[in-house]
Order: sequence, then structure tokens, then C-alpha cells
Amino acid sequence: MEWTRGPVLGRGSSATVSAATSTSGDVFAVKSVEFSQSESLRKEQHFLSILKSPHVVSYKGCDVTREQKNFVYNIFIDYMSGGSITDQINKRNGEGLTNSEIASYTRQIVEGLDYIHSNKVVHCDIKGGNILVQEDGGVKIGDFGCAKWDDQEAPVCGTPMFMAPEVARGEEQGFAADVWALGCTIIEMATGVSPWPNADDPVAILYRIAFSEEIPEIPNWISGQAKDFVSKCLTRDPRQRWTTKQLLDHPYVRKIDENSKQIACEKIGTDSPTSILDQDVWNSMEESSSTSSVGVEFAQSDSLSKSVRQRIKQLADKSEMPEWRCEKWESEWITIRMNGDGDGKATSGAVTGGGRWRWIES
Ligand SMILES: Nc1ncnc2c1ncn2[C@@H]1O[C@H](COP(=O)(O)OP(=O)(O)OP(=O)(O)O)[C@@H](O)[C@H]1O
Repeated sequence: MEWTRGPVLGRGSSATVSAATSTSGDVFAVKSVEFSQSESLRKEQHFLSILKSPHVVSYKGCDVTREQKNFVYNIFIDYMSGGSITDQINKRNGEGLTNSEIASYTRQIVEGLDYIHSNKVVHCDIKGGNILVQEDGGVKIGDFGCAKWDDQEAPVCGTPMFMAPEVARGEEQGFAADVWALGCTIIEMATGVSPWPNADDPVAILYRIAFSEEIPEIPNWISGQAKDFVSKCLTRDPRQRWTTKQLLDHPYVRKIDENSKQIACEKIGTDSPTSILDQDVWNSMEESSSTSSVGVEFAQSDSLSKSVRQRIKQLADKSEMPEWRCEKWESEWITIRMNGDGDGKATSGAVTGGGRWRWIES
């Protein structure tokens, strides 16, 4: 498959995610890292190639490319136009999401988690930054770089603020740890900030999570049902904590229907194209790019939705993404030819740890 790398959509601690388009006109996201540091991305490829659910980001293939003398490992996944839930919060200047959005997203995350757990996989890094949002208000679980099989012995992995007590103590990281992290994610969605205060001192927080009797503060402005749901996730004893199956039957999410999905949709923008994969959207972007002189001014093409324009403009405005400028559009896109048949497996190269946080026992 021949494909072209587009603008950067986001950067995590271990990888860079860019938009990409294939010669057949498909638009997707490509997550890339230098091959020598691709251990966590290759693990993600392994799990994504197995998991297929409307609430797990879809995997489309992988390859290794040579870019500026480096070997780069790439995996191809769904393009999620809303970015992550954390991106949504940042877009609103750190304000939390609405109650209807939180309820709708929570229902979908639990469905995704229930599917993952029923396939014996533990995600190990559930948080707003790893839940990706679509224009229609749908959300999918992404970033499986920490994932493991339920019965697999693996070093603890994840994000300190979202770690369950048993994980912070280095005892175990099973399905129940994902449920705790879901509780923390609901607090993040409601408050717009970390579930624990003083997020700049993760060691102190980890100690508190591990050895105190505390749980993160549940916001008092969410509904009684929502509070009860969060308390079931944030039960300190993993054996007493609710499972995803139990949570799916909790009244807070049981009655979520298309109405609430619709409300979530309104926030992101309802004038979207049927699909971001519509080639017209990209054609419009290319047309408009050639008319821009400074920064980004997209043509008011009917086929390029307001929400997509906003998302792309927002990306272009971000200071951490200096390499994307529309006036240099042509030269910034790199066309890449993949060796093999599109599902090539990277089997050689030095393997070192990625940039992800790990718990190392002394
Ligand atoms: N499929 C996608 N479509 C659109 N944007 C995406 C997609 N996947 C990731 N992003 C953006 O890229 C950012 C980084 O992605 P991701 O969390 O997968 O990287 P990472 O290096 O594994 O992160 P972490 O720091 O959690 O290890 C996300 O927060 C989001 O803004």
C-alpha cells in the first residue's frame, strides 16, 4: 500500500500520531515511532489486530518505513476527528464535559472495556487521553501500548494518577484496575482535571493511593446515580470493585440511548460529513491549502464540515506542532511505499523500552 503522511494529530510519551491518506483515497491515522523504540507500539499492534469492537479503535495494518535515514514503525488505525477526551477538555479551556456527554461516553467505555475483558485482555492505561472521540459522539478505546493478557506476568504499566491501590502497591494489575481507572476517568471528564490534586508529584500521589484509605474526590455536582456508579469503580478492594458486566447493568448507564449520544454529538458539531474518510474532505483541505498565505484559512467548501475545519485549524494552531504549515502543504506530506502486502510484521531490530511510565521494583 502506498500512503502519504499528513499533519500531526497528537503526540504521546511514546509515539506521534499523524493523519494519513492512501492512494485509494482512504483517510486514516498513523501512529509512528522509531523502530528501535517500538516495543510498546508493536505490543499495541498485537492487541489491536485481535480486538474488533465498535468501542475499540480499529486496526488497519502496519509497516516499517525509512524516513530521514531512520527506520520508523507505523501502525494504521481509525482517524478519530475529535481527538481524545482530554483534547476535548483542553479545547474547552479545561472545563469538564456536560453530564449527558459524561453518561454517554461512560456507557461506551464500559461496553468497550467489557469486550476487552471478555477477550482476557487488560488495557492497563485507561484515562481521558486514551479515549478517542468521533464526530457523531461515539468514543473508542485506544492506546494499547500497556495492555497485557490477564494471566500474563508483566511489569506494572500506566499513568500514576489513574492507578488502582493494588497496582500502586505493585501487587497485581488485572481487570479491576481498568475499572478503577474508569472511575478516575469519569472524574477527569466531570472536573477537567486530574482525579487527584497535586498532579505534579506522582510519587506522593502513588504513596497515597497505595497506602491510605482515600479515594479521589467525587464531584458533588454530578447526579446521585453517577456518584454511585463512580463509587462502585473506586472501591479500594479489587475483589469488592464492580466488574464491567455489573457496571453495564447500573442504572446510570443502563438507560443511555440514542438521545444522549445525540447530545454528545451536538458539542462536537453536527454538520459533519458522513465520514471523515470522504475523499472530498481531503480534496477541500488541499484546495484551501493552496490559497492560504499565512497560517491556515480553509476555504468555506460545503464538503468540508465546520467541525473538521475547526479540528484541523486547532491542530495547526498548536505550538507543539510547528512542522505543519499550510503554505508548505505539498512539501510537508511524505509519500511512503510499504514493502510487502500491508500486514507486514516487523521482526528485526534492537528493542528498547518506550517512554511510557513503568513501575520498577527495587
Ligand atoms: N486515531 C486517532 N485519531 C486522531 N487523533 C489521535 C488518534 N490516536 C491518537 N490521537 C491523538 O494523538 C495523541 C497521542 O496518542 P496516543 O495516546 O495513542 O500516544 P501514546 O504515545 O501511546 O500516548 P501515551 O502518552 O499515553 O503513551 C492522543 O492524545 C490524540 O490527541
